[in-house]
Amino acid sequence: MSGIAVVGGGNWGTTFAKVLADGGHDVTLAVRRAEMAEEINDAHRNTAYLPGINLPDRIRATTDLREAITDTDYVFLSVPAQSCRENLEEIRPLLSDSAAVISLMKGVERSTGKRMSEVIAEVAAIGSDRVAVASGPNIALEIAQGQPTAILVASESDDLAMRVARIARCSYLRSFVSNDVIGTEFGGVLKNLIAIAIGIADGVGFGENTKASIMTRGLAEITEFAEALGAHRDTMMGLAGMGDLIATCMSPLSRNFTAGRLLGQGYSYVDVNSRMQQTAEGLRSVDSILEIASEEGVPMPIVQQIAAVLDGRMHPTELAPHLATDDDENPKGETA
Ligand SMILES: NC(=O)C1=CN([C@@H]2O[C@H](COP(=O)(O)OP(=O)(O)OC[C@H]3O[C@@H](n4cnc5c(N)ncnc54)[C@H](O)[C@@H]3O)[C@@H](O)[C@H]2O)C=CC1
Ligand SMILES: O=C(CO)COP(=O)(O)O
Repeated sequence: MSGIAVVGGGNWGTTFAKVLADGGHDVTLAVRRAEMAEEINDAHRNTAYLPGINLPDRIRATTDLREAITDTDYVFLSVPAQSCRENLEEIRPLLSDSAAVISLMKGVERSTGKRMSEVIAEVAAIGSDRVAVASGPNIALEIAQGQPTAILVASESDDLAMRVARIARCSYLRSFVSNDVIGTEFGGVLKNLIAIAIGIADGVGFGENTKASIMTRGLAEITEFAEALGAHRDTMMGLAGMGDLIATCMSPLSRNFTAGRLLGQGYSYVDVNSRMQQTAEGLRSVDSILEIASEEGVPMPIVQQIAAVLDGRMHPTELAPHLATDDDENPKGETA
């Protein structure tokens, strides 16, 4: 048995399939639309998501999940987090007894607050030794263009993390390994929220001081949250935390930043949703993260203000979460 499948032919799924193929592997890419499969197989392009990018011949697209998953060792999942469960329900009966499932997603499930690796283990009914996650500063289009970057692969199984990292690398993507699954996943989920705040600040017309202070306080806020949930601090200071925070907050290609900018420009949440053609996971994660934070007693002033802007309780120009403190005489969390 051998083989690698990527499920989800959007921005990241297609780019990740390219990384795997450029690393010397044959990859089956499971997509939903027949015309997309045809374009990928015949013209080696996915113009809807990666305009101007030539895809390697080693990627074969199919709309048939059975063809993609059967007898496959590694199944990489790159669909919107809210559709992870339904996709997995279709995948589960097709999985071989030893296949590993690797999440490329950066969201939590709204209805349960679960991380994607938890949803995978539950729905696919597989042990944590067959589940991995991969996350880092990975703006898809830049990687598809061959611009160099790195990613963190995490699994409770060192062996699986190493195997996935060896597969998921090529001349422009270096993979590092970790066993901090919680930190690697929450890094990706939480940086999206800070990127929305930076987008709001940008849309309003605030300059670099505002954005730098929100990013810095944002890193402290999401690190405290992630640590309370069991993440290692080092992970949050590394590629999957600070690295991804910087990439997402600074890139105009980021969908979360873009969604925030539209909010800052005065569009309502409903308008922003209808304008976004692609997945901005942060918009769907805000409520779940605040719920978990409240259960854990972790203060999240930035995320709270994003929620207030999203539901119209706060005007974007009032966004100044880094100024919010319960006790102005004793601001917590700063040494300077
Ligand atoms: N685009 C990027 O730069 C990166 C994205 N990610 C993460 O990867 C995941 C996927 O993101 P993208 O590929 O960028 O999203 P996208 O919006 O570009 O594509 C999503 C894909 O999932 C498919 N899909 C399957 N089932 C679906 C359903 N029930 N509803 C809607 N779509 C469904 C769509 O057809 C589409 O091909 C997200 O969790 C995102 O945070 C992670 C790293 C980088
Ligand atoms: O996760 C990403 C970069 O690492 C992509 O960010 P967006 O989903 O905001 O585009």
